Amino acid sequence: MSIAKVIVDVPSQNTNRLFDYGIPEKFESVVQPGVRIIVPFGPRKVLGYVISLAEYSEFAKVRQIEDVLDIAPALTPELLKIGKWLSQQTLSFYISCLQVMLPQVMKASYRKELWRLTEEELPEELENIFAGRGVIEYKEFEESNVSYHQLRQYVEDGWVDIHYEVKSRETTKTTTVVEPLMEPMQLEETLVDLSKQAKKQREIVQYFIDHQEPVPKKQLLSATSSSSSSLKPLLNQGVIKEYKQEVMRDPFSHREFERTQPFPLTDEQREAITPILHTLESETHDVFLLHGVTGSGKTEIYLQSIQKVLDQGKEAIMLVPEIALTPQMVERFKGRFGSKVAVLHSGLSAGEKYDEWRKIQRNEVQVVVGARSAIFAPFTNIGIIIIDEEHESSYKQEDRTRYHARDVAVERGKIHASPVVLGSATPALETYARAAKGNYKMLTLTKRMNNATMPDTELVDMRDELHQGNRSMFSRALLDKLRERIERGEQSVLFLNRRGYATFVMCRDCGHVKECPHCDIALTYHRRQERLKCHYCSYEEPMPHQCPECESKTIRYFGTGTQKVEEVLQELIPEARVLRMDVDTTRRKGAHERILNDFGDKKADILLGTQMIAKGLDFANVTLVGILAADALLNLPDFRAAEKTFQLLTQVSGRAGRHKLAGEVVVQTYSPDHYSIQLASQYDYEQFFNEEMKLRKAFRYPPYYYLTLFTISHPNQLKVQEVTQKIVVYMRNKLSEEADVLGPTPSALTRINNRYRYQCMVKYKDEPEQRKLIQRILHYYEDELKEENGLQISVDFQPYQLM
Ligand SMILES: Nc1ncnc2c1ncn2[C@@H]1O[C@H](COP(=O)(O)OP(=O)(O)OP(=O)(O)O)[C@@H](O)[C@H]1O
Ligand SMILES: [Zn+2]
Ligand SMILES: [Zn+2]
Repeated sequence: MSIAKVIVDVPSQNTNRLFDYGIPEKFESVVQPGVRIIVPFGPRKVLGYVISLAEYSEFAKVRQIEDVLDIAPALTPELLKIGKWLSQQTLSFYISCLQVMLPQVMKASYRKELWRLTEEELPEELENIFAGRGVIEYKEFEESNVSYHQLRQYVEDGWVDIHYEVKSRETTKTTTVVEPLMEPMQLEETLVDLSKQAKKQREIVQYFIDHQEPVPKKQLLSATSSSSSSLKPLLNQGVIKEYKQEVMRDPFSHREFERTQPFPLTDEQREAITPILHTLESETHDVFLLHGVTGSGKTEIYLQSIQKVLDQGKEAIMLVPEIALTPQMVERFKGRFGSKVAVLHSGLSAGEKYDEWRKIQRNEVQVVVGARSAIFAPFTNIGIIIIDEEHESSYKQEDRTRYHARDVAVERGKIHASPVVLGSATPALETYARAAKGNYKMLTLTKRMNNATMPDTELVDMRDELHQGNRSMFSRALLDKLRERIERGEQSVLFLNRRGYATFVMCRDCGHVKECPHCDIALTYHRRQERLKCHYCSYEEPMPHQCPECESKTIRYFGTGTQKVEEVLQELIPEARVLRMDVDTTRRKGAHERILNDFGDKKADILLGTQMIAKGLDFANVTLVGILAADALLNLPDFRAAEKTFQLLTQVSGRAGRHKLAGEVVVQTYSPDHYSIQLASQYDYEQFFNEEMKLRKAFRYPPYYYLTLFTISHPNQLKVQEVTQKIVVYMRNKLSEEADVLGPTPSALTRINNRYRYQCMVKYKDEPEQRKLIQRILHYYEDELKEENGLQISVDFQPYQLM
């Protein structure tokens, strides 16, 4: 009897290992590494992943696999390997690392169905269960005599497929298709026989003389401007037939993508792409940093590198930050590679994501464009992995499995012997430092396309504005320039940084700020409902009319939201047509795209938005970018605050003057002398790098030192302090002299959801024993960690969020 080595879905320290299970004979041909199964575990039944197979078990008694969920493995052998690596890197449970690589649908509870994929008569034993139906419950198959082995063959041969039914019909969709049953010659004869009055029928027949392929009914009816009733007689006469077919939900199917051709590269671009093409030819792994100013044609280099990979018969992963995954961005890839492209981003429904993932798994596409989790695309022959805007912190997952997509990319690149390209105008300091040292190969683009120059930047000191009597959030310079654009028929982009921006309620008399009673954080004012809400624990209360401290009636909303800016802007420039893009206006599906299309069609003079508009926008008519409060980020409790500010200012400025018209940028700030604001306005990345590196060195931060952040939480504050103290002492004793162990410190968000949070930060250069030590700590607290609402210890290697 053979044995499956299984990881079970019980995330805990002592189940974080392989368990042996026997494989019942009926499952023998389908149980293979990467397949998900159901196994008995204690008194329960749990999900498990088959990791490997063995002839024998060391254990006298093994329990049997109860059920098999996948006919084709959910995870490839390579991804199983990556999962293992990931769990070692992040000290997460193996099971969590396997789960993180799969679409949500495959983790949720679901019902399984078998779907008929063809109208043809199925092989007899299958047809016996289907009995003419298109969809049956998977159970019906399990109750039949058809073996798993046979079913797998039928799936491979394309007769049927297995579907996961999540919340009604989320996962799959069908459409009615019409197909001619006759050859063109016969159709011609039919046409002759049809009466002249049957105009619509004639048109339909003519349509199929011209097109022999099956066509969606809707499309046919609209092409021939006819209705279902005209199809009927033709169906009855056996001229055509109609049937239901599964459609992959293609979220961009309603769009026609104009196919684009590769541009002849500029000299600079050619010089940059050549080393990439060389590694592709020699099929070797290498990591490149493509450092190119905004608008320098990095994307074209990605496109042409991917083309080369496709020519080699291989596959490409293209990562783009979630907020840059705009329709405009997708269009550039779909435009070049058409239906070879799958797109994965959070705007898709669970079912849509699953469909896109399936296209990858079935080898129906060769390119995936997606946000962070697309790094786990189940391709088997990866030729290149590209990460655009590689400095973006959204590439780091912040909960559970705290992985960085960049690290996974490099690991997969090694396994597939293929290059990894990291692109950015403002690389992360870590990345640039590695390239400067020669660990990564540096490729540089210094010029903008179309001979465009970087826009001129004017820094406006908002303190001066105030002293001159301007109390509005718009400086006079910015207003003048906005009016100027409207007169000239040009467009402007206004950027308001919401992250770290004040949106709280404050009493003007006594300075009291309304805070969440559970989280020690200012409540956020929501205008529409006139309520205050906590963004951490979802606590809310009505907006107070007087200050709870001093009873003054001057308590009011401080800070500025995009909505407020829009109102003020309309007052100051009534003739301006303003489009607002923020979480509120883009909640509805497709809204994002509509706003951008409207702006592209010049239906507005000003696009006002948050982070969402910082990236990827490429509009020829935009000649002015205004940044309303450049310093909002500078004040976050984060050692990367200056770096983030520099990156954001550069990105936002990069939206102006990308084509023929020259661009201009106005930056409003209360700290115009800060080096990150100064150097961003001069587009001097290298100088910024040098300045920032000095500080990082002095304060022992990355990239000079690595960080490990422990966050310990518990409802009892004393308990948290005590545990954190113990961890600090333990690490201090065990690590080398070179390491700094800081703490215990209350986290910046000291209380979330009635749990106190303390942290311990380790700064180190090289501590090979560190992971082992941490594992020991986690083992030590094992029992307490298991308790619900008890102790929690999270460990973040290379943390990005320090709150
Ligand atoms: N070789 C080329 N010849 C002509 N036009 C080009 C060429 N390469 C790129 N372009 C065009 O130049 C513009 C800017 O290029 P692209 O958007 O690729 O730059 P980027 O470096 O990716 O910019 P960003 O980082 O700001 O998003 C685009 O409109 C693109 O189509
Ligand atoms: Zn007050
Ligand atoms: Zn709260």
